[in-house]
Amino acid sequence: MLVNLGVVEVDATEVTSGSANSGLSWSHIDKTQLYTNGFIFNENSTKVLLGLKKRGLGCGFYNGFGGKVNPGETPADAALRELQEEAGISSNLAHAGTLLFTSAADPKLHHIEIYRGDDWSGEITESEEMRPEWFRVPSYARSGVIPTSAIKEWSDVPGEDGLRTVPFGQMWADDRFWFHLLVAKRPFIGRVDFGEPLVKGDLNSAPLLKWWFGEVNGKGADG
Ligand SMILES: Nc1[nH]c(=O)nc2c1ncn2[C@H]1C[C@H](O)[C@@H](COP(=O)(O)OP(=O)(O)OP(=O)(O)O)O1
Repeated sequence: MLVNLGVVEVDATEVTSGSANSGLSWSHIDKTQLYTNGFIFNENSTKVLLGLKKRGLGCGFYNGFGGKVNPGETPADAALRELQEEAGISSNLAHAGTLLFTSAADPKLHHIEIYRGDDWSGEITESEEMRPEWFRVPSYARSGVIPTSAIKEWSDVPGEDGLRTVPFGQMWADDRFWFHLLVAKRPFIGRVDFGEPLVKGDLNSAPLLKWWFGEVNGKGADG
């Protein structure tokens, strides 16, 4: 199906969508900032490396490693640079998905290109910005099925391996909608508009106003 995400029309199959108010349209934006976000998996995607963000926007949230794309860089270059700067490692990153994100507190479009790596070299190292930590990928995420209630129930329970499962309660609120697609290497695209923060000045408390996430039709994650 063709879907209009406000700034782009995409051919994708809906995975999830919703709106705080059924009449709501995508918020208008006229500036775009390009970002990357990179997630490292072990063999078989049973574990994922996330970082606890120690400062700035998203402080206190777990996330992939990433940041702004500098002038003259491709998103793939930036994803690798940020992984090296924030976690001390390199990886053969493959493009996995695209996330468009707006926030009432910051009227520009955050366009995030998302990458995954299935290997890494170097020593995983804490940086000024991120504290890296491995999490167990829940089996339902590997199967590509996403029962949202299960995510809420299971997200913070440690497994037999001593690892916590992916902590959706401590991540950006939309990540639970697309994470299983990242795990299953199913290319995805989506948009989320966040409202005014519930706690003044704390962007982490902003509620989801409207979202749409889908699987891109007809193209593999690596091609
Ligand atoms: N997984 C994610 N889900 C989400 O909804 N928004 C995310 C996200 N990861 C990052 N963002 C948003 C937060 C912020 O607006 C923007 C970039 O956040 P980052 O922490 O990646 O970059 P920084 O602002 O630290 O950039 P640098 O200073 O270049 O490192 O994208």
